[in-house]
Amino acid sequence: MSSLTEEAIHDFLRHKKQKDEDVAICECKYDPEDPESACGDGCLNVLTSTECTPGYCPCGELCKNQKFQKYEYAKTKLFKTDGRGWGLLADEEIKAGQFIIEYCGEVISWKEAKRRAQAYETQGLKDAYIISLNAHESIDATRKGSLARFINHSCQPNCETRKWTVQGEIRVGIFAKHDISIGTELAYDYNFEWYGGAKVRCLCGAASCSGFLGAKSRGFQQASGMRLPWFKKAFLGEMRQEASTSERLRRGEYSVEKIPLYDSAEDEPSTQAFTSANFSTLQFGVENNNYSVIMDVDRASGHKMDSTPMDIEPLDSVRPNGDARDAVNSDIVVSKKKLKRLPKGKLKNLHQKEFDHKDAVAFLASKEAQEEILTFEEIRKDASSNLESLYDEIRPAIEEHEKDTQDSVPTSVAEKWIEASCLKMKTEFDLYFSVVKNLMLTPKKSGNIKHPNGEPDDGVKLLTND
Ligand SMILES: C[S@@+](CC[C@H](N)C(=O)[O-])C[C@H]1O[C@@H](n2cnc3c(N)ncnc32)[C@H](O)[C@@H]1O
Repeated sequence: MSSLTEEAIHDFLRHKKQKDEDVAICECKYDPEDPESACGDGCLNVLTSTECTPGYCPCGELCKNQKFQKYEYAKTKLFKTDGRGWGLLADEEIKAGQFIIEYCGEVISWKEAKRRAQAYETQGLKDAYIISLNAHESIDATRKGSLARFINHSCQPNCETRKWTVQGEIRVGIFAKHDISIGTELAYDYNFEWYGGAKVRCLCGAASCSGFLGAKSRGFQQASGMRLPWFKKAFLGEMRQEASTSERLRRGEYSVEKIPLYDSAEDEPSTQAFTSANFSTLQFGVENNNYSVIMDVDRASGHKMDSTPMDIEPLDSVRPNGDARDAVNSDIVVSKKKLKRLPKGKLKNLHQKEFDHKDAVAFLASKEAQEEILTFEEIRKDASSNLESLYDEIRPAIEEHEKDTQDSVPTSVAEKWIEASCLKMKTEFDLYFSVVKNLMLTPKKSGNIKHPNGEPDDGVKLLTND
């Protein structure tokens, strides 16, 4: 029996090619009297956040639902903010709901994202460009990316991220939450999306500012070990009257003294990838906001920069062919953390050590017992990955409500989560029960326990006492 390894899942996600029968074809029919008829708001694909596939859409060239694929970005411009490094602003009037730009970057596994985030921090890169893509993958725009990487966070944003399916792949776009006038800075809420750790004080200036960047993201929670969504706590036996973020802020739990911080205001342009003030950053993107060259020219002198720590490569143009999805061949390990209650009610994150059942079963009991354990192990893995996918699916619902209470999440979502969590726990129980049962049934080598025949069968292994 072959087990589905995490590498295999990652490989599958990387190389997933859309089959003909999987292409979503809408029922739009172009009517010259009504331009909206060619895949406007009523298009079945638009309604399900799926782009039409060229060559399949009944509206052909007139299809309006290929914005990611045709780079139909809004006009934007880079500018230097006060204290938050570079930012991106609207260079034209933008309508509510309008697609502004795709968040491009290298698609990497969650585990690799975690590794890179730590590495970048060690290297002294103060701006973080990793956002979450799905339960298993993240997008890293540190070295390769589009202008979207320069969009700053705001707790009261005028933009939001939305996930669209484009030729079978999930892609992240920045969309206007409401009308945005020319010259206004673009910003979205990094919560849920961002992997920048727990160290950046938010300078967005909004009245409702949560204090830190990405305070609700998994990255933040893992780095700080502070908060888990109610549904996770519920199933870890942690459900209790939890203080809200603002209460915690008031109590000083996010206080500067307790968390090592830096301000993006302290950014040294020379340590920034692509963000040096002297870079000709405004020269590109005039037409479609795509990078066309690696920017390494000093704008003032026109000379090549001497010390460019990293070159940012253009990405928009390569992504559809798959190059941009050059995921690092790491395992997909969606963080497996266990909460441990510490004195004074604090929570501590502990890495849950993966028990290698393959090794364990090798010296356990009979072949049947080994197979039984491996079967349960596979079922458990499926349930676990199902739960992680569900987390990704329901995240927008939670984000929408932006609260951390059970009431804020629709019942249907809560029920789904409960069902998947129970299923996962059941599969864990079955697995561990099987391990214990088979352990107990395996005769011991030393002591008085003897095999019924006096000598062990070939198929039966003996446990040692050492
Ligand atoms: C995706 S980058 C945005 C572009 C960045 N300003 C630059 O110059 O490249 C995210 C980084 O910008 C800074 N940043 C974004 N929003 C911020 C905010 N509201 N307050 C403080 N720093 C912010 C942080 O350093 C963060 O790691």
